[in-house]
Formats: sequence, C-alpha cells, structure tokens
Amino acid sequence: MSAVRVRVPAKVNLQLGVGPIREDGYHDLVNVFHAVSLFDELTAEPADGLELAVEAAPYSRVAIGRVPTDARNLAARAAVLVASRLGVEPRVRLRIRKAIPVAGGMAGGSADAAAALVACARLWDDRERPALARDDLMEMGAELGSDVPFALLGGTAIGVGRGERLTPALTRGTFHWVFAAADGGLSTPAVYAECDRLRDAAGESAPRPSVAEDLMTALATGDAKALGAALANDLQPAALELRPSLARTLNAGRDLGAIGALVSGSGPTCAFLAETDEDAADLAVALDGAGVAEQIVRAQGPVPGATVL
Ligand SMILES: C[C@](O)(CO)[C@H](O)COP(=O)(O)OP(=O)(O)OC[C@H]1O[C@@H](n2ccc(N)nc2=O)[C@H](O)[C@@H]1O
Ligand SMILES: Nc1ncnc2c1ncn2[C@@H]1O[C@H](COP(=O)(O)OP(=O)(O)OP(=O)(O)O)[C@@H](O)[C@H]1O
Repeated sequence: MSAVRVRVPAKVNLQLGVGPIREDGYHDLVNVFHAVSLFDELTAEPADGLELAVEAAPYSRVAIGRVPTDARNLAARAAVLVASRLGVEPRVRLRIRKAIPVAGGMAGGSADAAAALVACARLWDDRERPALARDDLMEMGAELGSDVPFALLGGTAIGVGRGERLTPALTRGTFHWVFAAADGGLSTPAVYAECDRLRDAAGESAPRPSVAEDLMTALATGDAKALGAALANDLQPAALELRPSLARTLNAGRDLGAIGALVSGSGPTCAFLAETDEDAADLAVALDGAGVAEQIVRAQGPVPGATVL
C-alpha cells in the first residue's frame, strides 16, 4: 500500500462532570463528547524509519511551533504502539496537517493519535496476520490518552471512567457552533490541578457526577436552545482562574446572541452554540469584529470519528 490519508475531528465537551481523584491520579468523569467539523488530516506512507512532519492547514492560524515533531508527538507514539502490537518496525512517514488548535481543549493531539492508529493499522494490514479490530484500536487509544477513543468513535458519546469508556448517545439533526481560539494554550494537568485547588479552598468535596437528563433530552430532540441551556463544564472555573481574559470572550459571545457558551474541555478555546447556520455565520462575524480571540472558526456537529479518505 502506498499512502493512507485519514481525516479526524476536534471535540467539544457538552457536559464535563469532574468527580473525585482516583488512586492513579486521574479524575472520575462524566464526559459528554461531541465531534465537530474542524479536522486535522494525517497521511501515513512507507519510509525507512519513523519520520514526522507537521504543517498548518490552509487559512488556519494553528501554532504548529508548539507541536513536538519527535517521538513525543502523540501520533508518533500511536505509530510505535501499532508497530509493536503487529510485531513490525515503525517504518512510516507521518504528515499532519493541523486545523485543530494546539493545547486548546479540543483534543488536537488525541485526534492525531487516533488518525495515526487508523492509518498505520491500514498501512501495515497484511494477509499473513490477523488485522487489528476496532476494539484493539480503542484499547490502544485509551493507552495513549483519555480522549483518544472518542476521536476514533466520533458522533456524540458519553464517556465515563477517565473518559475512555464510551457509549454513543442518541442525537437528532445538526448543531451549529462557533469556536473562539485563544492565543496560547492551557496545560490539561494544570487545569485539573487548579480545579482541585479551587474545590479545596472552598472546602468542597468532589461530587459524583451523573449524566444531565436535560442535556440528553435536548440532544435526542435536536433542541438547540435547550442544549445551549444545558451545557456545563466543571473545569471552566479553573480555566477562567488561569486565564481571566476568557470571561470577556464568553460574555462577548453571550451578548452577541449565542444560545450557549462555555469553555471547551480544559480550554482556552471557547465554544458558542447558535440556533441556525445563518445565526452561526452572523455570530462568527460579530465575534471576529469584537477582537476577543486569536481566530474564530465555525463548525457543525456531530460528525464521524477518524475516517480513511
Ligand atoms: C479535559 C479533557 O480533554 C476532556 O475531554 C480530558 O479529560 C483530557 O484528556 P487527555 O488530554 O486525553 O488527558 P490524558 O492525556 O489522559 O491525561 C493528561 C492529564 O490530565 C489529567 N486528567 C485527565 C483525564 C482525567 N479523567 N483526569 C485527569 O485528571 C491528569 O492530570 C493527566 O495526567
Ligand atoms: N499531534 C499533536 N498535536 C498537538 N499537540 C501535541 C501533539 N502531540 C503531542 N502534543 C503535545 O500535547 C500538548 C497538548 O496538545 P493538544 O492539542 O492535544 O491539547 P488539548 O487540545 O488541550 O487536549 P485535550 O482537549 O485532550 O486536553 C501540546 O502542548 C503538545 O506539547
């Protein structure tokens, strides 16, 4: 096989309920993931060794200078994992074209890891040995990071445990989003640690999160207004503490007519929901004019997970 090209979506967390810290240092979550039409593209082709190149997608202002191009890159780690599972050498050139913000709370690195799992499994598929099944890829994804299995699955899904144990959720229709990407990222471990610190300082113990019924009903009925009202992220206070300017971004979106506004995952990207495609276009133009973000991007969800093109 010569080259495999895979397209993989970003995510926004519709509900991120953060529970207590577990013994392994991770938090127990109720994580409602939603895949949106903002895509990274990864190409895998045979090479003499493991090679990696990263470029920004046309018109995107993704800070590719902050993406490692060595063995720390999650896509490279995914390729090494697939090779070791199949008992082959990781002789592959990976080219990543990024549109998903770096360290933005939209799981860009996890998306690239998912794309590399799919691409390398296909590239090294050989009649001599049993092919890797979807479940094998999901299990390897969970080994690489909590968000990786969802990038494989896509759509809308409820994640529990670290967020890696997924159940697809019933949804109707399409939701229209506007994302405000910030200049500079936030570290996911730092945001979780800040969430713990804020809870400690307030004398609060971590609640056991549960799936919000109003959110699931809004998704199942395709009711954008109800979805906007039900959006919730327990990491948002921590992200706002670490990056106070995000309050201005969220307020600008609300003032300009968003029917829902929240920080995406660990941030700093802010997500705004609009009722129609036209409303989203108007909101994007207005937010761009307000100058509260590095880049404004429109996207729709749900969309499929990592897909071979
Ligand atoms: C914030 C989210 O993006 C929401 O989907 C995820 O929870 C983070 O997923 P991720 O980036 O794939 O995270 P991982 O690579 O698995 O873990 C990075 C770090 O985030 C923190 N972490 C992550 C997931 C989780 N359930 N509890 C945590 O406390 C831990 O400090 C961990 O060391
Ligand atoms: N392929 C990759 N793309 C982007 N960052 C990567 C990649 N591989 C490793 N990294 C490292 O991971 C860090 C987090 O990047 P990423 O874009 O995945 O964050 P994120 O979107 O906030 O993740 P999440 O939403 O899963 O918490 C980066 O700062 C970078 O050092």
